[in-house]
Amino acid sequence: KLPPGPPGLPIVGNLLEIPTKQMFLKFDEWAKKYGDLYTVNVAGKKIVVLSSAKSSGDVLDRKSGATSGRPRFVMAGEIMCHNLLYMFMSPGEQWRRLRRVTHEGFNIRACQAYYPFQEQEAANLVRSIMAEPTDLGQKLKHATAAATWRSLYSGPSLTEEDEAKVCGIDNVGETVLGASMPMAFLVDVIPAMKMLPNWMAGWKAWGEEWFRESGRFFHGLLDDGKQQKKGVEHHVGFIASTAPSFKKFGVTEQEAAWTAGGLFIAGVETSGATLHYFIQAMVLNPEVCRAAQKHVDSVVGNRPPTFDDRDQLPYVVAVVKETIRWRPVAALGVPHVADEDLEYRGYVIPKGTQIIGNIWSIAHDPAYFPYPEQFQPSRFIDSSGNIKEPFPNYHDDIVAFGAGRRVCPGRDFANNMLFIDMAYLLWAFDFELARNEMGTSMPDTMKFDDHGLIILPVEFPCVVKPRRNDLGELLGDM
Ligand code: HEM
Repeated sequence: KLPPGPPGLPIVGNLLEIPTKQMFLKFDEWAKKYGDLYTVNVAGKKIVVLSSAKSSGDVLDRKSGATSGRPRFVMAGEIMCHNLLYMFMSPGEQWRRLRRVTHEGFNIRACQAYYPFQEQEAANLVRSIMAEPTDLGQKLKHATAAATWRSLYSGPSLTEEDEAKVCGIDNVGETVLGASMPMAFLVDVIPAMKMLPNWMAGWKAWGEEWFRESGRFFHGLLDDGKQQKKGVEHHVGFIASTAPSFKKFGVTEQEAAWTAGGLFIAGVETSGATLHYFIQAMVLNPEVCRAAQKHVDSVVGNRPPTFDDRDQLPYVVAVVKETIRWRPVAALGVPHVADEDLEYRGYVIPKGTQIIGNIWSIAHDPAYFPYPEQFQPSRFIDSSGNIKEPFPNYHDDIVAFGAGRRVCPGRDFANNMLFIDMAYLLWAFDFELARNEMGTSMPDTMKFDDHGLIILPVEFPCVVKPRRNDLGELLGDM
């Protein structure tokens, strides 16, 4: 009674057809062939794939009470994090408490407290590119890391010691997200291997040591966050401002330390990679870049942009939306699991079945986004110049942040950061294709650096030139 899908082979099903890298492209190909609701069989394990705003909205949003489970992440979630990262948790009482406490610190109103951190780090990003316009991917990631760090732990600014911690936490993130990749560790294929004693399973001893070290690190950060009550002006970060809620929701020290660390891990690479795709889009679409720059100049002139300008900058908001539609970095989201048997369109999705919201295919659905590979921010603007909703009947417009009860809790924070960083970059720089002796060198936009849950652009050559002579002065002491 499951929806039909690619036929596959006996026993292994579709296993051998699924590439370990850029899996989303195979899922997109199948969506074109089998439609917006199909089942994949991975060696007997069934995965239902939802590839339209309608099917994802129906199943993950409207039936979210029954579709918010997570599969087991044995290595990443259980061994390395002792079930303390709620991204990997089943939706029980603990997950609800930790989501609630996150909501206190990251809801749309609370996120305003982080504007000064995000504005200052956007200015620092411009400074760092001005000083050396190379290695953009790393600089963009550093900018999102610094703004997220300060918003979580309320640092007035990053000291050298903090910089070392930012890198440390970033490495922690890369390691655990890497371990969550399907088939990164055999124990995720054969969970019984978890019972092996450490002396027989070096990977398990390593995972447990990683847990102890990361725990110490996260606890240290929590203590710093509690002490630094003041950030920029009177603004404080998540830890300091949410501390009373930790008590209210019965969140332990250990849970608080891992929740803050988990927010950092989930937020930095996603946002940094999105900014990198934005630059790729600007390089490849100079007319869009010029239109956006004209728009920014007409509103802010020679001073740097601020969040107060956002209402007058709908085209920049549309550029943010188009970037995360064009290149949704979590192309297949994070898998959900049916917590009970579900009926949908005459099929039955049994309890325990994995469900994937195929974000890439939804964001590239030509029914909603004609010529989906083209980068056209104007598709998010209505005839009166206001922002418009692409799926008014089915789904939240920002599919890139997932769906239902598991929808990304950092989406408002991320949208703010993307807006201010893009506004600053448009205000400050021109972006051009790099030239070599053969002419200009075009980046291959369908090549990705696959980090498991996240796809990054492959570094591409590009020339960045300041648009204003006195840029450093204009930034002042921001
Ligand atoms: C462009 C930036 C971002 C993108 C595209 C993104 C995307 C996503 C997606 C697709 C999911 C899975 C949702 C689902 O299961 O349906 C997710 C979950 C999550 N995101 Fe984000 N995210 C971004 C930034 C952030 C930021 C800045 C934070 C924190 C400050 C954050 C924290 C989280 C957490 C904690 C989860 C797990 C939620 C749960 O399992 O209950 N994300 N994100």
